[in-house]
Amino acid sequence: MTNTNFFARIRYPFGVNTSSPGETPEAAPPVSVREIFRRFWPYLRPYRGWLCVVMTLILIAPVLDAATIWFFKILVDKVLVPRDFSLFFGLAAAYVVVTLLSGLISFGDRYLSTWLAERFLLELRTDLFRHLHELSVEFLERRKIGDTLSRITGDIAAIENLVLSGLTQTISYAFKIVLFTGALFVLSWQLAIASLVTIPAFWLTARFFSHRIKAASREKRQRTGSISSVAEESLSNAALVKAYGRENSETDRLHRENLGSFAAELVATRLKALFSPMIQLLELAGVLIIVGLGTWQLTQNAISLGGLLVFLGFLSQLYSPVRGFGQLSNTVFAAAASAERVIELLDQQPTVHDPIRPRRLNRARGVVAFDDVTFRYPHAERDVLHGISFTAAPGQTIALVGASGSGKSTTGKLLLRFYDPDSGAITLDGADLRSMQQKSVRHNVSVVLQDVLALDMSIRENIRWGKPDATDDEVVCAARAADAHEFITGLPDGYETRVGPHGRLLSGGQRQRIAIARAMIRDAPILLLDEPTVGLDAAATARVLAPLRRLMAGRTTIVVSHNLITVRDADQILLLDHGRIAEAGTHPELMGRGGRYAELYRLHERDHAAPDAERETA
Ligand SMILES: Nc1ncnc2c1ncn2[C@@H]1O[C@H](COP(=O)(O)OP(=O)(O)OP(=O)(O)O)[C@@H](O)[C@H]1O
Repeated sequence: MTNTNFFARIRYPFGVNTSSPGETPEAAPPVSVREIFRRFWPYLRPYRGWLCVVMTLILIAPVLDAATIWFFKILVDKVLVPRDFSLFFGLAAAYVVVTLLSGLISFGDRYLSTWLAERFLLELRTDLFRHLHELSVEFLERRKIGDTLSRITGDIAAIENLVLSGLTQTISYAFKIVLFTGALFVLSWQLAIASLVTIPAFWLTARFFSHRIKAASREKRQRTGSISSVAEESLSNAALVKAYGRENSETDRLHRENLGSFAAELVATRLKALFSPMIQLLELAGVLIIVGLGTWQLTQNAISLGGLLVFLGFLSQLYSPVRGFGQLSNTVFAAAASAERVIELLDQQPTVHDPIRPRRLNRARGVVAFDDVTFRYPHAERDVLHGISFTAAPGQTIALVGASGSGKSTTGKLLLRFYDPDSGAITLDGADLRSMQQKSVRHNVSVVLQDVLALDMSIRENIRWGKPDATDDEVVCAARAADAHEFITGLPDGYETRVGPHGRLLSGGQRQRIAIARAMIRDAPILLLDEPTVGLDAAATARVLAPLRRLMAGRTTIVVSHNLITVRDADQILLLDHGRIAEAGTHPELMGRGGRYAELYRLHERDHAAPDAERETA
């Protein structure tokens, strides 16, 4: 039980065990910081000019800080100690001017830095999203969607920390170290050398912690992806979870993943929390050494009181960037863990490519042919289609029937060129799909799938999705042809009604008619129907069949169906069996042959007598 683990961890919050419960998504391959810069610098290149401005502001700021501290020396040595007012007003004016300038510079720096960071995030995220859509459907379907989402959101933000904030901070820290070390040497070279004694200790401490923090950060990022995966999967299947009473086990699953993140976060926090006081201790040691030596120098008149105070001021300014460098390496490593995960996605290549000079097709006539097509899914062990051949003339309907898993939907996916066949060819109007631009192939095909896809937008927008430049009249026309106009106008907001996520605010039949309207408006010469009536009851099936017929009229249609009765008018029926065409012909031919099809049809006729009767009247 997960709680045992949980309490074990709560009881031993300072334990060193980093192994965590739950299953982490696979770790991305490690990438060097140099590689990360090589990969992500191009997103900043267009803003080089602005980046230079930010750098300049970042360099001016410490100079102003140094000036303010120097004014303090003058204040102590020339005003306070001699009790002389003559320089006071000039100094006060200088303080005000420098403070105003600092404020302006800090404003400009913060605003510009944020603008650059946000532009970087915007462009990288959009690019990654575009890239994901270019990848094969299969790649996305195989991945945990929640993990992919966390890469698009959190991981990309962490890269910005490295590539932009990390870069500007490194330059700022390096400049401050040079500037303040120089100032220390100007004030007293002996004290300066003494104060640098603690620097190697700083460096070693930072190194010790940074590797460990990197490992903990990587684990945490993976765990975050894993939490999103479980939450997304579980909540998107809420109906299934409820129906099977699995709420508790699903909550346990999320809890387990969260424990993993909990443990990883504790390890990272423990390391960071130890790092800070250690550094503070080193800082204190440095200051005490200087106060001791400085007091001795005061007695020798080797330094003025103002000089010593300002020396301590510069020293505190020096420790801050050195300390920053130590923490920066932690930020760098934490961000590297995220960059690895994003680069892994960016490096994925689509399995289906356009050729170098693709053929573009405006409107196909609609001759679809499969010629001896054999296909195996990537990573699968067996072929799912063997030697499939058929030809559909323009306007003809080809029905694919057969047992579940026989390869019907796969045939449709090949027609949409989601995959390429391993041997044989699929042609459209005589041209091999592989020689054509993928977009123009898909532009010629309308699809209505069993799992009706609806986006969480208005009905009007859902229909228009098929043809983005369609007018309102065209939308209404398509809805009428799909027998959807009546129910749409009956809804309180009519065409503006939002359909909810996955169209769940509509019934299955209504969703299907919206999908038909969307295919109507697209008006492609080829139509792919994958189980368009599955899950609908007899009455809903009957209501959908009439608009479907209108949609099919004049288009080459490939229809996949388990329901043999709905496809008996097809010009050719192909009965698939384990990826092979077992029987082919028209309904009367196949019935006359008395084979498997005839047997299956009779079984269906008995089971579907009622819907069939309704279909006749539809
Ligand atoms: N992405 C995939 N990766 C690997 N194998 C797959 C993939 N999709 C489907 N398959 C396998 O390919 C075979 C054919 O699947 P397909 O979906 O084409 O069958 P189908 O005839 O449409 O089945 P159904 O009628 O149940 O929808 C099945 O054995 C299935 O397990």
